[in-house]
Amino acid sequence: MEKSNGLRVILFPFPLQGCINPMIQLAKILHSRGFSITVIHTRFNAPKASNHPLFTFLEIPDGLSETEKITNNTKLLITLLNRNCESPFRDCLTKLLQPLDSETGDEKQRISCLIDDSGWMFTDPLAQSLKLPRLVLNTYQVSFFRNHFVLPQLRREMYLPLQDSEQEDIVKEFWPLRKKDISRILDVETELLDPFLEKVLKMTKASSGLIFMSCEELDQVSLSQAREDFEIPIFAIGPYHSHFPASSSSLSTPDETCIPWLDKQEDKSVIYVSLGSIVTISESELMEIAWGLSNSDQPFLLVVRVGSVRGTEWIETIPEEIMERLNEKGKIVKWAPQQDVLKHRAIGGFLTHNGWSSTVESVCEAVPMICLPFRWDQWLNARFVSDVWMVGIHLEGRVERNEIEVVIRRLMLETEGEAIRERIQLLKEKVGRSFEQNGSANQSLQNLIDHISSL
Ligand SMILES: Cc1cn([C@H]2C[C@H](O)[C@@H](COP(=O)(O)OP(=O)(O)O[C@H]3O[C@H](CO)[C@@H](O)[C@H](O)[C@H]3O)O2)c(=O)[nH]c1=O
Ligand SMILES: C[C@@H](CO)CCNc1ncnc2nc[nH]c12
Repeated sequence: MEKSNGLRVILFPFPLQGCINPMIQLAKILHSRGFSITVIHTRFNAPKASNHPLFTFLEIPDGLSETEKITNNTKLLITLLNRNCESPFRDCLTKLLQPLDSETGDEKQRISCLIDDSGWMFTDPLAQSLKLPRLVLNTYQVSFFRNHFVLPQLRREMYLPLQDSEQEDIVKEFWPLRKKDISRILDVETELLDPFLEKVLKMTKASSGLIFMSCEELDQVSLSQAREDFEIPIFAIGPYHSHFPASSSSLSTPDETCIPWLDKQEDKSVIYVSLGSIVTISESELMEIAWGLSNSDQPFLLVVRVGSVRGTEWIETIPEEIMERLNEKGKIVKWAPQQDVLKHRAIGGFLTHNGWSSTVESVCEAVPMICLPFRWDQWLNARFVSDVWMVGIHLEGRVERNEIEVVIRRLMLETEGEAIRERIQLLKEKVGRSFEQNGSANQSLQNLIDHISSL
């Protein structure tokens, strides 16, 4: 670690697992380059301060009721958090910016900027009024962030429901999405976000910089387009997953028995299944996945988060005799040490919802994917995996036991799977080179450090 450069950065993650991990990774990266770190966070989904003894954590109240905390409606959660957190955040930030320590009277370290999530919608005017530069961290694939501002317009213009003949058409405003993907993204829930998008776009353009956990190797076209659209410095510092693992910011405790279980399996034989931290499924979808896995006859490691199967606590609705069958070949856990799992020699495939972190973690470990996206940017990540990089097979929403069984066999046992495995190995190597001395992610990170230091 480099010694302190005398500068402090304030980070304000959005309290969803998929947003906390990248922000904490960014904190670790900046800290390794000499910055002091203060993390302001909500009480809801608070990161574990004890895992990061070198950072300062400040908690603000978020006003969420117990029922709001467990809502499945992420958009509603986003709306509520943005409404409730504005004033506590303002108080916290204002106090931090006072030049003298209120207790000791000592002069405080200079604060160079605020870096917060693109999902916060009140931070830009606040930072401006306090004359504090603000940078935005976005945790999607660059393509999704750049293009998702067109969603309200597509909602107005697209004639839903779609004709069968146009389902597969590529949407030119939102390559490589197909019309059927757009119709899935444009559900009633996302309509709630339409009014916010213009605001997010405007506030991003007004910011001092935009940071992505992606790199030229993964999304070059959108990156250059974004540089034109936003006219602010853009930093694509790469998926830093192998360098600064996200496990320390896990909101749940990983079941470490996964690893000794994997040790007993053959090389590249196990299919790992996880749908991330937000997606919920129905009981019948769980059964289809379980049967599909069991019928494929491949060993499997399945994550079922507590509360993720609607209408039940965990997996108690799976009948006893089926559980016995599942236990012969597989293991079901509530939360996995995902990065260690993906790294394990026994893993041969990842059936994923294609959250951005899961997608890049899989790429970084060269694990081919089966794509089962459910919401928002997952549809785009899945298209990149299946259609652009060609490192996985898309289930096209078919949560059916036969489909799942067949796809697992195609990926794990057939020549189609071998070709996919070769391609993802090449993609992994390409992304890896991005972190070398002259690599794009490495240079972008250096630019970010210089930029923050000059603010
Ligand atoms: C279920 C499970 C998850 N994880 C870790 C792996 C990933 O680093 C992280 C999950 O992040 P993601 O894969 O991005 O997925 P998720 O939590 O759904 O993320 C949300 O936020 C992401 C970033 O904005 C979006 O790309 C997703 O669409 C959105 O759903 O949690 C584990 O380590 N163990 C687990 O068992
Ligand atoms: C108003 C939008 C603009 O990009 C941010 C909300 N952020 C999000 N909205 C929906 N799902 C998400 N999963 C992770 N973050 C998410």
